[in-house]
Amino acid sequence: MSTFGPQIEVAIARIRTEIAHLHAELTANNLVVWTGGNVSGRVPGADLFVIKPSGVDYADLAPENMILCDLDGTVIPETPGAERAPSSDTAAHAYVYRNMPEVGGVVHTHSTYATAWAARAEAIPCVITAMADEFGGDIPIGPFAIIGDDSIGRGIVETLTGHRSRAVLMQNHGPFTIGSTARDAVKAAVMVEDVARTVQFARSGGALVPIPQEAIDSLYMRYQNVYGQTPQGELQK
Ligand SMILES: O=C(CO)[C@@H](O)[C@H](O)COP(=O)(O)O
Repeated sequence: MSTFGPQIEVAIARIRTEIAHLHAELTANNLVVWTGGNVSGRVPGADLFVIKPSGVDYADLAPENMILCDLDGTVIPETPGAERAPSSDTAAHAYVYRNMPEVGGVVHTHSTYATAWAARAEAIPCVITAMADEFGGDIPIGPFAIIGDDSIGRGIVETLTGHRSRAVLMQNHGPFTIGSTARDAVKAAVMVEDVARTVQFARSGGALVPIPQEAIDSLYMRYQNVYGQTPQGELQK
């Protein structure tokens, strides 16, 4: 049994519980079918993250079968869950954690509307205030990338570095979201599907009306700094 010292072991246990429970948000919000999609979370204070096992039913996900990995995406042997293969997107998540130190959580789904925009390789234009609030502008398209190595991770990092959006629509694949925590990344996954659906619906009824850049900037700053109870959302760089 691996040991990282008492403080890190406590952090690992907390992230295992958080990541197992956050997967329930993907099903509750209808963002995934069957075993598709995944959530991961960085372990604070260590070069480690926790991710789900590949192809396991959501109902069976539990803290003890979440998988602990280093930032190269290698499973830490002799830890709970290590006997199973980790998510097929582990290398992608690992690449994001290595290259975006401000990121504490990564989420991937094939949610219907966001994936439909990805299938058209079309960025979602910022035409509703909820998008300006949450994403600070358009939601960009990332490159087509093969599943299984770090190609997807490279596409996510290239697209989102220096971008306000915490969501990228990987071409022909679907949304990947990042956050300061795993919960924050799950929130972005819920929000990207919501705005993808609304903007799709709006366009079916007529021409979309863009929001002026000055108004987008103002909405984003208000939501990120004033909305709610504490500052939230924007990644601290
Ligand atoms: O996008 C893909 C494969 O197309 C994967 O992300 C699956 O949606 C979930 O795979 P596991 O996390 O269960 O390996």
